[in-house]
Amino acid sequence: MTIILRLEIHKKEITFGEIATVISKSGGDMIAIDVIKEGPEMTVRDISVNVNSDEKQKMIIDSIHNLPGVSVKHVSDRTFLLHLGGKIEVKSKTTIDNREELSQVYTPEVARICMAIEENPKLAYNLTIKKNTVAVVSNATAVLGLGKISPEAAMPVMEGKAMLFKQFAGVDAYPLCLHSNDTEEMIRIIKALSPSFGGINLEDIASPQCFEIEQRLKKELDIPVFHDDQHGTAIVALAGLLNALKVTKKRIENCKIVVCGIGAAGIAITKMLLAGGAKNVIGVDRHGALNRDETYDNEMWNWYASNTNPSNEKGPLSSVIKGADVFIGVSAPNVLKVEDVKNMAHEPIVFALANPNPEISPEVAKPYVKVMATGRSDYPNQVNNVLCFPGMFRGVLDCRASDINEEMKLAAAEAIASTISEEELNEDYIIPGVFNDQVVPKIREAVIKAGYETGVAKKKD
Ligand SMILES: NC(=O)c1ccc[n+]([C@@H]2O[C@H](COP(=O)([O-])OP(=O)(O)OC[C@H]3O[C@@H](n4cnc5c(N)ncnc54)[C@H](O)[C@@H]3O)[C@@H](O)[C@H]2O)c1
Ligand SMILES: O=C(O)C[C@H](O)C(=O)O
Ligand SMILES: [Mg+2]
Repeated sequence: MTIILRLEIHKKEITFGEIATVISKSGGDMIAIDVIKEGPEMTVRDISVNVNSDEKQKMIIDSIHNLPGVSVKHVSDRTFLLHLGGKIEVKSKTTIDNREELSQVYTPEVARICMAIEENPKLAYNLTIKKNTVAVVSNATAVLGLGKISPEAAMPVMEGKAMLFKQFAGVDAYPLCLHSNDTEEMIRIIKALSPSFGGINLEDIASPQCFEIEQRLKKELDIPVFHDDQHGTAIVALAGLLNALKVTKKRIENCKIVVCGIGAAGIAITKMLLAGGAKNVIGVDRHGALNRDETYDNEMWNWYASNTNPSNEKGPLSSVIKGADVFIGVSAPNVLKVEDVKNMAHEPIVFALANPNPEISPEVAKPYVKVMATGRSDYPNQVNNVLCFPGMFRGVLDCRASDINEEMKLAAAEAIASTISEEELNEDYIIPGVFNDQVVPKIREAVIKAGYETGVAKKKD
């Protein structure tokens, strides 16, 4: 993180060099200096400092406090500054400069537009924002790795998602954090909101509630509904795995794949792996491998146990990981031990995707694995759903799809994988970067093609 320290420095008592030395000795990396006020005896400067922990930040401030002739006037955090007033805004496409324009955009003339849509509801796509607008809806019950937080506290994540939609795919996304934990109420609210939107992106809703909400909305709405943490993650994970398997020259159908954390992301990843040809997937949650000798309260886990784990393996992660070719974690930090990695098959693939702290740190695992991926941007191979949702919604909005089906999801995964050529592919580059400008157009094209082939794309031209 970057903090900005506003310092009042009395030049006769201390030099800037002395202050810089103290900052550096306390573990800070000075990246910018701005002069705020300059006088003969006193100067005020804003010093931007990169620090990697709250403890280091405290150490820096404490050590400046101990110096003579300098006082810390203010400490701000660049990330907090970036969030002041929120991160997005609504902008009009035209201005209203005179009475005539006022009567066109608003009453009385706007009534003619209303009546045209009233007579032909499809015109909502031509004459309103529906065509390009997605609702990003959360009830804040599984936010990143933070778990359940308040809907207000989840807004920065949803605003961030809206920024990504706009920047990468030109989609107008609106963050909506709902104060509701009730499945039926959530479904009712989202259905009631749907006329304004061309698609619904569900975000950070805990399992198993997320399954019911998504399934019901998919059935009851005629616009695409996509739970990002399930399907976005699954699509990107499959894309990464397809390329990782090329690096290790293994075939998905011959691999033993252990998925850890059988929640929203873990179940969706497993379904995609099965759709992508995997035959031996074993799911592990807190109590060990999901198997057919148990009956679970969670209906999805009973489905899971019946459709995976062909040898009905039992026991903790440390036992089922033995001989596995692939580990995919969407569970919690530090769940995978280095001993477990050593017990995996030759040239193992480890995707430790828990945010913000992975199941095993890359520093620890890398010596023993062939391909390592995390959900983070500060290591190679970032498997994060941001690679998928902008292109996915660009595609479904452009072909006016009524649904996002399995074929479209598989097509999106293959499209992401295909952005890396055979020559470029290596163990530290299995998945394109977030700023790779081929990703969105490739997903869009693949999703539209699959949408028309499967009859869900409704736009005729
Ligand atoms: N990289 C990405 O793009 C991406 C996308 C989605 C989710 N995630 C991360 O994956 C994690 C799970 O997200 P989710 O939305 O599926 O949450 P979720 O709450 O639906 O599921 C998490 C599952 O992990 C299990 N779990 C927790 N601790 C465990 C442990 N010690 N051992 C085994 N299982 C354990 C829980 O019981 C639960 O079933 C979070 O850290 C989230 O940030 C990453
Ligand atoms: O938001 C992210 O970075 C990924 C994902 O949606 C998550 O919930 O962890
Ligand atoms: Mg999420």
